[in-house]
Amino acid sequence: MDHFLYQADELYAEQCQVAELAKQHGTPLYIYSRATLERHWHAFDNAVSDHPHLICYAVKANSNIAVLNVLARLGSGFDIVSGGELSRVIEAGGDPAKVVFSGVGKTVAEMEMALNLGIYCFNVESAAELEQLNQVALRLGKVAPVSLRVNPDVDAGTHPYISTGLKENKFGIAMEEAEAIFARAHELAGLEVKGVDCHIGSQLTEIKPFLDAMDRMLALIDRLGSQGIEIKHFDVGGGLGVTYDDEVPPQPDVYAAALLDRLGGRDLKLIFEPGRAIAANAGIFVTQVLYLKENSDKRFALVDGAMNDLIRPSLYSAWQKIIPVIERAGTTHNYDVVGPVCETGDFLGKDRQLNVQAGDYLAVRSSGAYGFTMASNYNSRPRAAEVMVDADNAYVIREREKVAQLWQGEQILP
Ligand SMILES: Cc1ncc(COP(=O)(O)O)c(C=O)c1O
Ligand SMILES: N[C@@H](CCCC[NH3+])C(=O)O
Repeated sequence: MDHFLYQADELYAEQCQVAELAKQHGTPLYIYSRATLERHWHAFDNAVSDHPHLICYAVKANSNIAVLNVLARLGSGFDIVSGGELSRVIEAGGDPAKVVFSGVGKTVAEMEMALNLGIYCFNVESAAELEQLNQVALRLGKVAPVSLRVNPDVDAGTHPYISTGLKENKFGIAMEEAEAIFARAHELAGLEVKGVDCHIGSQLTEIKPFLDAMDRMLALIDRLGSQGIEIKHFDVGGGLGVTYDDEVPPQPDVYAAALLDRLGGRDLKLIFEPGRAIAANAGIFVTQVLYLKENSDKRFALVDGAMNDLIRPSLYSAWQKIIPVIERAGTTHNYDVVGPVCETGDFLGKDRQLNVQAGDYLAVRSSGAYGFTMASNYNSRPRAAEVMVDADNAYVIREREKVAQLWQGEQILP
């Protein structure tokens, strides 16, 4: 089972089934594997089994209700960043008492909702938010459980757009200010200080930045302890990377063992917020070749999936493997795989060696995280359908959007 977390998901091995599903449900199409989701969640949970912990799956990675429900049934907690995500967790049968609420811009309405539902903890990201939360809690006659997200100022070594733990990033409270803000939280009647939180970025493929951050956070926890502020949990955030190409990120057991080792004998519950590591390689995005096109120095495979469906390649120059669902024998050519959207940046992959013809299906791998959740209706394109494969069955877990739904709620002036 070496490196199982990052290898091809079950779906990928069953290519014929993928073609059948694409025929049946149309393309573009997201397909997820329940078995892979479950295995990945257990990989985290087992990695820390003996130590008090909570796995709070980061909903932003893939918030389909069926996906959340699969994880809720395993006993997962959830990391949310909006009232919308909280509603999804509840709708999916998730336990609000296992929810942590991250994010730099929580609104009063979102605070009220989370307090009324009794979430596990608010990960507070600024002094101003702390004061606001205190006010809201007092008004509702509640005490808000809080942890402060502290920015440890470490370089996660990942893409600048998904790096969050540097001083210049908008996230968290500066380490220099942390003690004073903890002291303030400690004295506010509407708050109860529970924990310390950090999250330094996403798609980390080395363990060192996690450990550097941990050392700084543990030193802070020790200082707070000596000031009489007892910290009960340490939320280490998410960010563990996956294999898109040839990266070999640490496995959850190696990652967890390293963190537990650093923890020493401290009596701290650990909270993990993995998103990508659970969902990315549990899903693929299937698209059909509409046309082949050639100009003097480029070949294009024009496909029916586009940046509005899967934006990672356009937004971060992210590389995701693209494979024909059914291989053809013969010569391959160098293609840019591009969608119908009117943007030069609309591509799923560049310079891919493929042997394809119009009508062929292509699978973009590792698309289970930050795929559908980042989709939009740009160019008035309806969003793709989502299907979950569960043993021998495949369930449509979200219907393809209909064109007529695209203007629902919009009105012409009288
Ligand atoms: C606060 C927080 N927690 C968890 C995650 C999940 O990250 P990942 O999908 O990299 O595990 C993110 C996203 O980067 C985040 O901002
Ligand atoms: N959306 C990003 C990850 C963002 C992580 C959220 N803090 C990606 O696709 O890689």
